[in-house]
Amino acid sequence: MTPLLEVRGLTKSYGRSLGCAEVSFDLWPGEVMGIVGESGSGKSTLLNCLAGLLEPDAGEVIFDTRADGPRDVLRMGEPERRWLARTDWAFVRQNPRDGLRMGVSAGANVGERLMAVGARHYGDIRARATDWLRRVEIDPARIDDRPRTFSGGMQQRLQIARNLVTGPRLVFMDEPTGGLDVSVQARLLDLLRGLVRDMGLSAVVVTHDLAVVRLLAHRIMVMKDGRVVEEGLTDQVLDDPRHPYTQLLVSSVLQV
Ligand SMILES: Nc1ncnc2c1ncn2[C@@H]1O[C@H](COP(=O)(O)OP(=O)(O)OP(=O)(O)O)[C@@H](O)[C@H]1O
Repeated sequence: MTPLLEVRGLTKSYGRSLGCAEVSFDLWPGEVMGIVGESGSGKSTLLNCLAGLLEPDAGEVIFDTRADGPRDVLRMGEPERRWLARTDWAFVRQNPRDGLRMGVSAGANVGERLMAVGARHYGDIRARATDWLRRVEIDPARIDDRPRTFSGGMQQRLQIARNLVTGPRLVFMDEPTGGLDVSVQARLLDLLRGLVRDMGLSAVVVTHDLAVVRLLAHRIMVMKDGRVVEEGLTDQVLDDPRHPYTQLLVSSVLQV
């Protein structure tokens, strides 16, 4: 089996300040990798470099494309990378306002992404949008409403529908439950877990919340000051942390 994503020596600095350094890992099909660490540890820098949103100073991000097999994303042309971003990749942002178009209806938010990959038949697009609203537990009667009339949790679920409707193989998530009430977070995590499992998705999830990785991630990488200090199976790392920084992270949470 070929890894879906092979990351080698990924390094990014902002002038004299280090974003992330020498990050390497493989992500296998169907696997969820959690990236944890405190604020400023380099999680977002890493995620943005992986998703082609930020250009690293060094390293390789090799994605197993459907058409041509493993390709270095960082050396791809912009059109090809944009096509990947619309088809095989998805990016769920912490703030749904950054991942949705607030001025158009819920149905259009989902349908738009289908149209971007060539869907043209209005009836089909609406039917698939309706189906996805149901899958993310939004009443399809709200299909013509704008996301700004939705609660934060509903907006986040809509963002997930918009991202997953095209059947991507790799999903990047940046604090997907951040900023939501605890009970809303729990429901969203449950939904995400079900979707990841049912669709066989691979994902890279950035969070500072160990409960999120405990539920979603098969493996985790712990980052500190831009570097990976510990990596392993989620339960193993959280139950028996080796690095003093991971021990501190785990012990600072009463219950994970
Ligand atoms: N645009 C930027 N310009 C300069 N320095 C930056 C920039 N973005 C990030 N950094 C620095 O890079 C380091 C890593 O930041 P990054 O945002 O990746 O961490 P993070 O773990 O995602 O933090 P948070 O959880 O707060 O988002 C920090 O020292 C930060 O100050």
